Amino acid sequence: MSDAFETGDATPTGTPGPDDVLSVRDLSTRFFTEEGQINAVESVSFDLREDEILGVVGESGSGKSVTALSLVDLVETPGRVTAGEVWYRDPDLAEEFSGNDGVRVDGDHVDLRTVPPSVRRSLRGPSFSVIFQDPMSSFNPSITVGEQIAEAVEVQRRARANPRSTRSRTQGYGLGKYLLDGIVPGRDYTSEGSMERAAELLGQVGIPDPEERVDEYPGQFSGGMLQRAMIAQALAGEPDVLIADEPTTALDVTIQAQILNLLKEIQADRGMSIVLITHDLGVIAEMCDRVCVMYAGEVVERGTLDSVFEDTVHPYTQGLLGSIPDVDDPQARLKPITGNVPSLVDAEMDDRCYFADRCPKAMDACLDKPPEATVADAADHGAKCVLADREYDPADALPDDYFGGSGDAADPDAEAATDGGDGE
Ligand SMILES: Nc1ncnc2c1ncn2[C@@H]1O[C@H](COP(=O)(O)OP(=O)(O)OP(=O)(O)O)[C@@H](O)[C@H]1O
Ligand code: NI
Repeated sequence: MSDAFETGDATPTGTPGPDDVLSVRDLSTRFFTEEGQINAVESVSFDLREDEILGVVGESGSGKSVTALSLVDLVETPGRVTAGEVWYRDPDLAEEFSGNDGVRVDGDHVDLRTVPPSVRRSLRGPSFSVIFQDPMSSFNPSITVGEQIAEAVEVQRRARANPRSTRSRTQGYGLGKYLLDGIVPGRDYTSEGSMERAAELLGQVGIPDPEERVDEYPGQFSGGMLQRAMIAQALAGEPDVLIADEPTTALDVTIQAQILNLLKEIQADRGMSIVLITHDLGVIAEMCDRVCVMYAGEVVERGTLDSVFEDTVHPYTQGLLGSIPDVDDPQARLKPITGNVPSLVDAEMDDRCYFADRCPKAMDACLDKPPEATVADAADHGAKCVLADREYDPADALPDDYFGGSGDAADPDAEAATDGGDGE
């Protein structure tokens, strides 16, 4: 894995470049369920550059959240990351582990999949933070919001004070876990200074009367306020990378816009990198520098915002874009493309383009799985589609009923899959 990063190729391969805060390579995550093996994330690769917002978009079930969880090692049983590399740029960590057998280090980057789990955990907060759609999942209902944010501040301060010591990081996290589990009452462990910082952070995310609200419990916050508090908690660690999974989906439009603006301001202020997961192409257009489009666990198109939105290659991306009238309208949401999201059960996955049965441009060539190809004249634009390097010729189209009834006979909506021809 020591080939140099190839610039000019849309598909990220090889080891990370100096501007990559995070370089993900061939990451795969499976769930081992009674129904069989579910290929939720399938060989996903991408680079997250310094100071950018990378959007991840796709229909429900396309693997966005599982990808996010895989990055921070939070996939729960019966799921497991089964393959891949997660290169994180951290010179201290790289130095700490260089020469350590079994840990892959490349310059300033460390493959987090090879470091001990305790070290991965210790990076959550000071290096990576995740904000989820449901803020209740991030807060313990029986500890005040202020204490929980203050605790994140403390973890960060300990990590900063002694960045090279894996031991201190791990202890920091361990304490945090106790607090979150409610085993140890927080008051004794959070200093006045970190409580003040917590109030300051709540103020920064637009919570009125933060000095009073630090002492309230999560249940006393409205949904929008708790979402803000969760952002404050995520920022408390001053992470390099913020992963925001549908951070505003549950909120009404006005608050949604406020929170997105807030995220954008904070990102610019602090020079963080953000992975922003959303259904909402309006949000992507508003916020992101580059985009990954996911389908059936794979990244099927990637590139700068302009290249993906304006020189769209993949008919799936076209479908997503075509399903909203105006990408500048922040209220626009993805409307479903005709047909169904494919089964991700390993045994039911055909070895062809997973979108072919819903694709208005499906051809013979789509019956073999297309590799990701760089789009002509656009070094940073790639698509897993035969149309990346050839024109569509209607003469090559598969017959309309080619996939008719196959595979999803048990599905009551199956007939929708056969009228995909008017998807454009
Ligand atoms: N706990 C689980 N057990 C089994 N399968 C799971 C589990 N969690 C996720 N999956 C599988 O992983 C696939 C991807 O799910 P994921 O939550 O990443 O989709 P998503 O793109 O985030 O969708 P949404 O937009 O609805 O949040 C799902 O279709 C499902 O099959
Ligand atoms: Ni999700």
